[in-house]
Amino acid sequence: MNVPNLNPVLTLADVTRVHGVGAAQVHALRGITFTARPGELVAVMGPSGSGKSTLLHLAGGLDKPTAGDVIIDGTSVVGLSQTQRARLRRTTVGYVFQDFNLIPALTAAENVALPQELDGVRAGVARAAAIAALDEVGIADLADRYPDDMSGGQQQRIAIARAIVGDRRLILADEPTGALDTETGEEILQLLRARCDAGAAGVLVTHEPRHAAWADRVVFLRDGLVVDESGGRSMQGPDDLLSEEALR
Ligand SMILES: Nc1ncnc2c1ncn2[C@@H]1O[C@H](COP(=O)(O)OP(=O)(O)OP(=O)(O)O)[C@@H](O)[C@H]1O
Repeated sequence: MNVPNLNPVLTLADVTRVHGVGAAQVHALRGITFTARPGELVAVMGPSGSGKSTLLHLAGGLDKPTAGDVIIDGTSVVGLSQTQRARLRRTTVGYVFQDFNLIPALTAAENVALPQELDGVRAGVARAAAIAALDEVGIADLADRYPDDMSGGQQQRIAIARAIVGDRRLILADEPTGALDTETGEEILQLLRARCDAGAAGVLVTHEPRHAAWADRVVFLRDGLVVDESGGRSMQGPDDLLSEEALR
């Protein structure tokens, strides 16, 4: 996709994140700069321990940088209180995790409506938005079913509906296809892609080059640094970085 030069929904500006203190310090990110613009899906790849999850946590406002700035939808997270960050997350950021993270005691629609209701949206309005989101991912007919009575692919569709409900502009996905078979995994990536094509910015952490091929760009991390960037859908990264072995 040809992504127009719009203001980024997400910017990490020269971000460093150090975990731990003293001798136990780990430099998870060492001054990286990263953006995701509306309409753009950016894949993040790299070996275990390279800083991918740390990047995603910062991108979602779950964590703050040790140095540098993280700007989500025009707001710098550095100066925000925990409550303000939580609100920014609920209104702007949607997460999709490998293990779905659904609440088993709630139906599909209730799972999707929950973030809106936590934000004070009236139940009827939140349900209508939830049904619309479930419709977008193709399972509106399963709205009143419980996650345990659904397939893995259907459960991940609920998680995607929950991530996009209320028109959230930044979608963060951490190995969202890990628990799914190949075909179902591709369907999930197609949904993420469609949401980005509709104007959201997406960040996809993945070990699979064939999944990264859905992205507009691929950013390769190693030891907390961006070591390479390449086009996704016509991806031609360095062979050593793309080999399955190097990425695990
Ligand atoms: N809370 C923490 N406390 C201390 N060190 C941490 C913490 N979180 C991450 N790290 C360290 O920071 C580095 C980057 O970790 P991170 O989880 O971001 O990597 P990753 O690329 O997501 O790895 P994986 O693919 O295995 O999930 C690693 O060396 C890790 O051990």
